[in-house]
This record gives sequence, structure tokens and C-alpha cells, in this order.
Amino acid sequence: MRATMLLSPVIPKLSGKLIVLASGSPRRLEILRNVGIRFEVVPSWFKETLNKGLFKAPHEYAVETAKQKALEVARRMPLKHLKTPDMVIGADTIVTIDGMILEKPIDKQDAYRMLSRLSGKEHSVFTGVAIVICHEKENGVDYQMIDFFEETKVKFAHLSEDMLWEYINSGEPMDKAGGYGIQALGGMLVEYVHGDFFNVMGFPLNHFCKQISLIYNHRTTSSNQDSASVGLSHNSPHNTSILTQPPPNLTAQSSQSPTSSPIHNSSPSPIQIHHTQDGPSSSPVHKVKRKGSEGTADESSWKLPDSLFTHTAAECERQDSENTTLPQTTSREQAIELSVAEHEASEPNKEDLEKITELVDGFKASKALFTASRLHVFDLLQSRPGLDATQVAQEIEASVKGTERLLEACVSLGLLKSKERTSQKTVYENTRLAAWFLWSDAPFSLHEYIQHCNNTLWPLFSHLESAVREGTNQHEKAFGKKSKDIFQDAYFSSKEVKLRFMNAMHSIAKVTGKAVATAFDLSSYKTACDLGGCTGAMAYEFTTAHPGLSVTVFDLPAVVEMSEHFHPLHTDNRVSFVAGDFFKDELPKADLYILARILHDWPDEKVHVLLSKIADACKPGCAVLIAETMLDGQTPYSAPQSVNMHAQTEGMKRRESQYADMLSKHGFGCMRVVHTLNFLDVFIANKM
Ligand SMILES: Cc1cn([C@@H]2O[C@H](COP(=O)(O)OP(=O)(O)OP(=O)(O)O)[C@@H](O)[C@H]2O)c(=O)[nH]c1=O
Repeated sequence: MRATMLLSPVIPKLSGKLIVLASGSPRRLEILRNVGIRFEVVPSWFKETLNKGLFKAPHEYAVETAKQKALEVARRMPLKHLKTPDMVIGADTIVTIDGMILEKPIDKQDAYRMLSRLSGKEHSVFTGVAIVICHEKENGVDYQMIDFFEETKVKFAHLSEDMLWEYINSGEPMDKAGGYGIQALGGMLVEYVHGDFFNVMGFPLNHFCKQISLIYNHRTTSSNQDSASVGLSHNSPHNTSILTQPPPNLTAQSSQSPTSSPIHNSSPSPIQIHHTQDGPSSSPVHKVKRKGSEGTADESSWKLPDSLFTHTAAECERQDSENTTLPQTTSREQAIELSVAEHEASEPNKEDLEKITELVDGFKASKALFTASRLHVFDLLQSRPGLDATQVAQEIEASVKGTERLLEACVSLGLLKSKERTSQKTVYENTRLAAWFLWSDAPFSLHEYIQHCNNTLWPLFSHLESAVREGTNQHEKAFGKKSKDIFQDAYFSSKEVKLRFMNAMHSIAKVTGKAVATAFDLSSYKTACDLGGCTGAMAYEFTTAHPGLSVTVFDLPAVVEMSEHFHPLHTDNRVSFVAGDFFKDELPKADLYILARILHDWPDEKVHVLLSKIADACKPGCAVLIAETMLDGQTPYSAPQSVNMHAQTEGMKRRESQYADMLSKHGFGCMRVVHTLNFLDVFIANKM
């Protein structure tokens, strides 16, 4: 979850740049997303096989591995993804004890060996981080590297055999250095932590922000110079070096030795290696030339920071204390005008071209994903990684030629990884992204939502032009059936469509639910009513996050009669279901009314009907919580989503200020908004 505070003024400096996280670690993704950095994830294929014996100290091993991870992605992207990132971030976390380096356990026995070694003792966690800055040149790409590491000391309690095995059998240790996750169950094993907690989790956020600040503050002050020097390590507790090529002797065991090809793709000359131990370097780190722009790149050649467009949490709190509603949106129009004016004189730059290609071709990526998902490619490769295209084709009953194309498309989209087993044989496996989201039983499976996109939204979108011309939804053209109320007339008209829709909503609620449920402190509320709460997935997130809260899910009888099938294992009696129509029937009494992805389905008149019923049911102090993608929120796709609502329903996406206006008409005030990371913006208001 992220409140858009400018705690770190360096974050906006990254805005508008193509930042790539060369890591499949979900923790690193979460840590960076949480502070509002926008980036793509391209997990590194670099194998962690450096010869540990060649390093004087364990942290050097972590740093070198981080560098190789980042470089591999920085080098691959221009070739395989046909785009050059501005910055690639790589990291490697290791645990060290008694001079030994512990990485991720290979099996349960290995986890047991690691955890019993850590039991009752203090150990160190090192995360090495490498930041590769890519400079596009006429005939290639230049890479420059900044690296650092952070150490945190952690002491484990004495662990009994039973505890050890219970923890190992939870499955948590397997993808984590040292065999534990401090952020989850592993936290229970820890007596103390000295240093940065996030460093243990996999990414030293504070140190990273300091480095970014050094890089960009330096760049700002030296933007008029031809070459610049950066004092990267003088305020760093650890070595920081800038080098343009890894020392060759460090990669002895690596089959993908990065030294085998020059890092400067464009330069035939030997590459200089600069090490800075304690003092400032004289390396030309920030001479960034871009096609179509003159001289050194500076802030003005990048997009304006998003923070211009959003309300910060602090602003909202201040607004609350002054007892006013949210301000109107800040000057987005002015900002856009400004950025247009800036570009008027020059030809399109790389970002412009990339952006336009992404927009024009976006549908191909979506449809490739939908098709692979529908053909259960990710399910297959989850259970049987390492199949080749012929084997996949056989299993999914498709042509070899078509399957090859589809698999390659998925590789380029970062959904699958390919490896050349022999010169003629390429095999495939799921990337972390697919493992998290795409196979049917993935922890945050969007499989069913993707089916809904493919089966329902895609046909509706193909009639978008009519939707725009006629100003109505397109169910009749897409499915041959008129629908006034999409739920009664379209989604719940047949059991099959209803199940598909419920499955889709269930998967979205599972992915977004926790962030919504934890966006605000709700400890003062005892009862909640989730209006249109469908399968109850969101309600269970609320009861899990708030032990004192009971939630009634209120939805149409057609939904409630099937909702119990979705929670066969839930024994939580704090979630109950009541059938009814929230436009017609009396609402269950509650302290908090939850409207998660509901209001966007309806036009303003209907929203007012519903809010007025909620206002009648609310005593002063009771609250309404709205979870939606707001037009002025953080999700880049909220405006296209609004088009989607238009083709699908009579509803729309709205701005925060529109919700604020509507709510204030029904006697609500004290409004706050949080932009979560999981698609939704969460808005809360109290009955005055
Ligand atoms: C000690 C500790 C570690 N981790 C995770 O351990 C992995 C280390 O492995 P890595 O090789 O550095 O990264 P990876 O997961 O293989 O990803 P990649 O960067 O793609 O190599 C990272 O995930 C970390 O979060 C936790 O989640 N919690 C903890 O308390």
C-alpha cells in the first residue's frame, strides 16, 4: 500500500524513466512498489554460480552476483525486448554465519541444516545491490554501474526440532536466503534485528534511496557539464564502485560468463574499470544523450512526476482536519500543456516511440496472454516445467507451429522463460510472474479474471466504436442480448456465465483484497456490510485483517446461493451472507459499508440512490469505504477502464473529487484516500 507522500524527493526523479527490476523476488517488487516507484520486472537469467572462494568477504560475492544479474537483463532487453531501459536494478541477498554463505535451500534437508545452524545465534544478512544505468548511443548501448551493499544483524531464538520442522513444512523457507522469511512466519524465530529490516527481506530501501539521491542530485547540479563525476561512496558506509565491466576472474564457475562479450555493445575499445573505494569517482556517469534531445538529459526531457497529479496522504489528512472535502484535481491540464510545449520543437524521443508502439500493439500482448491462459499453457508448465514446443503443442492439442509462436510471444512478454537445452531444442518454464498470477491455482491467480476478459470484455471492446457513438453498453451487439441491468440480464442469466463472472470477481478480490482491507485503521468498527460482496473473498480479507470485525456480504440471491462453493475451507463465522437487492431492499445494519468495485457499474443517479440508502442506515461516525480505480489515482489504466465500463455497463470511473462531492451530498465528510499497489484506490468517508 502506498500513500503518495514525498518522503523521499528522489522517487519522482525516477518517474518517466524505464526502470527495470532484474529480480523475480516478490519481496523486492513489493518494497519498491510500496514507495511508489514504477518499474517493470524482468527476472535475471544469471545463475548464482560465482565461485565463492574467489571473494575476500561474503558481501563482495553478493555485490558481484547482483551486478551480474542486473547486467544480464540490461544486455538482454535491447535484444529480446527491443527496448533499452534507463536503469536496471539487481540485488542478491545472502545470509552469513561462521564464515559460511547461505543462499536459498535446495530442499527441506538443506533448509533444516541452515536453520539449525542459525538457531540461538546472531548472523548477518547482506544484500548487494547493483544499479546499471544504460545510455543509448548511435550504434549501441553503454552501461554504467553503481553498486553497494548493506548488512543487517539478526539473532534467532533457540529453535526446537518441532519448531524447525513445523516451519520447514510450512514451505516458507524454500525461496529465501538462509531458509527463512523475516517478514512472515520466520519473524517469529527472530529475537532481534540490528539494521535495516528491508535489507533482510531482500532490498535495502534506505540505502538505495540515498544512492539515487546522490546520482540525481549530482546530475541536476552538473547537467550543464559534458562529463560529470559522482561522489558515490563518501557518505556510504560501504564500498561503492563504478565499473563498466566485471572483473573477469570472478566468474570462474559461471557458464554464462559475462566477460565473454564486451559490455559496451558499441565500443570496440577496451573498457575502463573504475573503482572508487572511499572518495569520489571521476567517471563520466551521467553523460546521458538521447536521440532527439540536445545535450545532457535533464528533468525536462522526462515526464513530469506523477506526484503532481495526486493527492498525498498528508494532504488528505490536512484536508480532514480542516474539515473540508478533497481539493479539485491539481493542474494536470497545465502540466500536460507544459510537457507538450517542451516537445514541440524536437522529433519524438525513444520514450515517445516506445509508448506509441506499446499502445498500438497492446492488444496483441493481451490476446497472446489470454490465449496462453485459455489453452492452460501456464498450468501445464507449472506442473511440468522444461517442455519443448512440440510437447506443449501435444498437451494443449494445438499445432506445433502456432504453439512455437505463442510460446515465444510469452517469453518476450516476460511470462515464460526459455532455455536452449541443445542447439535445436528450446524448453520453456513459467516465470515468477506466471507462477504468481497465471496458473489456475497460483497464490494470486488471475486465471479466471483473464477468462472473463477474453470471453466477455474482448467482444464488448470490439464494439467500442458503437459504444462511443451510441452512448450505451454493447451487450446486444457482442452477445445478441439486450441488457439494461448487466447483472440480472447478462451475467446472471445462465449458470455458466454467472460462475465465470463470480470466479473472475473472486480472483480479483483475492489479489486486491488485502491491500483494500488494510488501507485504513478500522479498529473502531465492529460490523461491516460488503455491498455486492459476491463470493465473500473481500469480506474474508477484512475479517483476517481486523480480528474485531464481522462482515455481512449482501448480494443478489442468485449470487448468494452459490457463494459458499468458493470457501469450502473457511470456518470463519465472522463472515455471513444475506441475499437482497441493494437498490430495493433494506440494507443490513453496520458501522462500515464497503463498496468494492461496485459504484463504477452504475450511473450517477443510481449511485445517489445507493448512497442515500447507506446514509439512512448510518449513524454519525459510521463510514463508507469505496475501493475503485479512480481516474486521478495511481493506476495508469483507470481511464481505459472507464471506457471499459462504458462498453459493459451504464457506469463509469470517477475522480476522487467526484466521489467526495457525491458523498458530501449525503452527509459524509472526513474523507481520506489511499492508493494501494494492487490496482485499487481506497476512499473512506465518515457520516457527520
Ligand atoms: C533472509 C530473507 C530472505 N528473503 C528472500 O530471499 C531471497 C534471496 O534470494 P536472491 O537470490 O537474492 O533473490 P531471488 O529471490 O532468487 O530473486 P532474483 O533477484 O531473481 O535472483 C530474496 O527473494 C529475498 O526476498 C526473504 O524474503 N526474507 C528474509 O528474511
